[in-house]
Amino acid sequence: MKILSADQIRALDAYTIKNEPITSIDLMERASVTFVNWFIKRFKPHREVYIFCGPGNNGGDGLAVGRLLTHVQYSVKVFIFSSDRYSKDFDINLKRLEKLVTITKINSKEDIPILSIGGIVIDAIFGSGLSRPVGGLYADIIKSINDSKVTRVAIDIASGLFCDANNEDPVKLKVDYTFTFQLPKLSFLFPQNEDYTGCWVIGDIGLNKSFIESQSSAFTYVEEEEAFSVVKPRSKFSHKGDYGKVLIMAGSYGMMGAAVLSGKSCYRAGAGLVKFHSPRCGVQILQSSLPEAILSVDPEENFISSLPDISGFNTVAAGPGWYEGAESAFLLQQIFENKNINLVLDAGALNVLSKNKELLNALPQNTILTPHPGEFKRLAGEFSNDYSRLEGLRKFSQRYKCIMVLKGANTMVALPDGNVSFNSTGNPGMATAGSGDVLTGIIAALLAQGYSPAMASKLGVYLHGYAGDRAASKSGTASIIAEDIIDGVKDFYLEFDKKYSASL
Ligand SMILES: NC(=O)C1=CN([C@@H]2O[C@H](COP(=O)(O)OP(=O)(O)OC[C@H]3O[C@@H](n4cnc5c(N)ncnc54)[C@H](O)[C@@H]3O)[C@@H](O)[C@H]2O)[C@@H](O)CC1
Ligand SMILES: [K+]
Repeated sequence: MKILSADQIRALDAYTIKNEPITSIDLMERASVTFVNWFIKRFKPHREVYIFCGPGNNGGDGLAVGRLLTHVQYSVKVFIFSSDRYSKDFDINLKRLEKLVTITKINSKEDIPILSIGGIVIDAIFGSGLSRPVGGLYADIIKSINDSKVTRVAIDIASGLFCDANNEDPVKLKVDYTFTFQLPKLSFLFPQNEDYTGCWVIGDIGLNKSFIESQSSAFTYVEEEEAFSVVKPRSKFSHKGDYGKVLIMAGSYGMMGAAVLSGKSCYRAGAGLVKFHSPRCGVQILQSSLPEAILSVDPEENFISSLPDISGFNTVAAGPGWYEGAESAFLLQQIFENKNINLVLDAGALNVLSKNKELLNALPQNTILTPHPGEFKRLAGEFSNDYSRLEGLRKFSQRYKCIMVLKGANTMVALPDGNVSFNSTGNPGMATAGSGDVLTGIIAALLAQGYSPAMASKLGVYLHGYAGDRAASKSGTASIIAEDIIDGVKDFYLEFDKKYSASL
């Protein structure tokens, strides 16, 4: 799904009204009905509902929502503000609502209402048309709502949040839910906006699909349909050689578990063959934890010091559980000399790169790097906010022609062509030791099976999050361990076999 800018969204609204058999006021009605259908499923009518309506079309939505909720027996209190310019559709909806309920105009601070505990605030003050930080009376009301013990629901986007740009100003409405129209907004995907986004859902209001298709955007949001549509079904006549050979170079004394987790997830995600290159101390651990894997043994007891013969492997995964000394930098240098291999680097390998930045210039094209935020900071430096960090991620990927997988909620995958996808699966339970090792194994497995590095990254991240969500549905978010995520990989392929695989 594409993520469009505020300007593109405005153009999309205008195009829809011009080219589809729907007027602007009817489109607003459709949007409001969509919102109300969602709202009444979630909130029962016994709670007091306060609707705050700004002067534009977001406010117009609020007024229409007020009318629709009144019709289904919700008790609504509606507030508007003095303005010298209300939008046309605001005026029409104001007239429609005035016949049903008393509308209060807030002219000064003294008019700001006290909200009853347990009430619900519907925020229709500003939507995608916010053009500057919020000040004056609007700021006072936002602060007052933020201080109240109510549930807050934003229509389209919380007031004070820009769709696609940073707003340094602290005046923004904190919300529990955002019901947004048609497409996700870039700002929902950043950790810094968690309080101003809450749980967000998309309502399809029938904006013109071909216009959306025609728009160029560097940003996409990967959801179920797109992810499953690229999974390759297996041919009846295939054999293990068709699913690739992965060499995993992971683990050191005390950290062999990282290698085990990568290897297991690599097999679960469908690799044909997995071989570990292991320090001597890891031999027993690996052989007994993963009998399916074969082993090459490094001369060093406690860490990997040398590169085995990698001819015959189409994919190498390196870094989980790594010792981060000078030997590892030399090892990376040797790996990088093999330009025709798919490569995924994680954890220790990334830290070695951070300490030896000159090595970045030798990265084979389309190498996949999977840093968490701390590792990315060591690689690329610090950024003042999540928007500039996104730009930093894109620049890094473009500069070194590598694929950057920045892990976190809505993991970002930045490609050397400047495009970035945001992931839709996953949950906070996946913030657990070993979760990253599992992702490395999954991406390596997909690379080995012939997915392009870009596809392996995007699908791998989706699959990893999906597996984590399945794990959470079985054991609860906080108790997820990395092994559970590996188990969840089975559920992903089961779902594919049942629902999507044409061959079954
Ligand atoms: N245009 C359409 O076809 C549709 C629009 N919809 C709604 O319309 C919204 C966008 O409407 P608008 O473009 O009218 O924009 P908004 O309603 O978000 O706000 C624009 C108004 O607020 C003023 N404003 C902006 N920033 C301000 C600030 N910091 N302080 C004070 N005033 C400020 C502007 O001058 C303008 O009067 C969407 O978010 C959505 O809720 C929906 O009804 C769906 C259909
Ligand atoms: K809003």
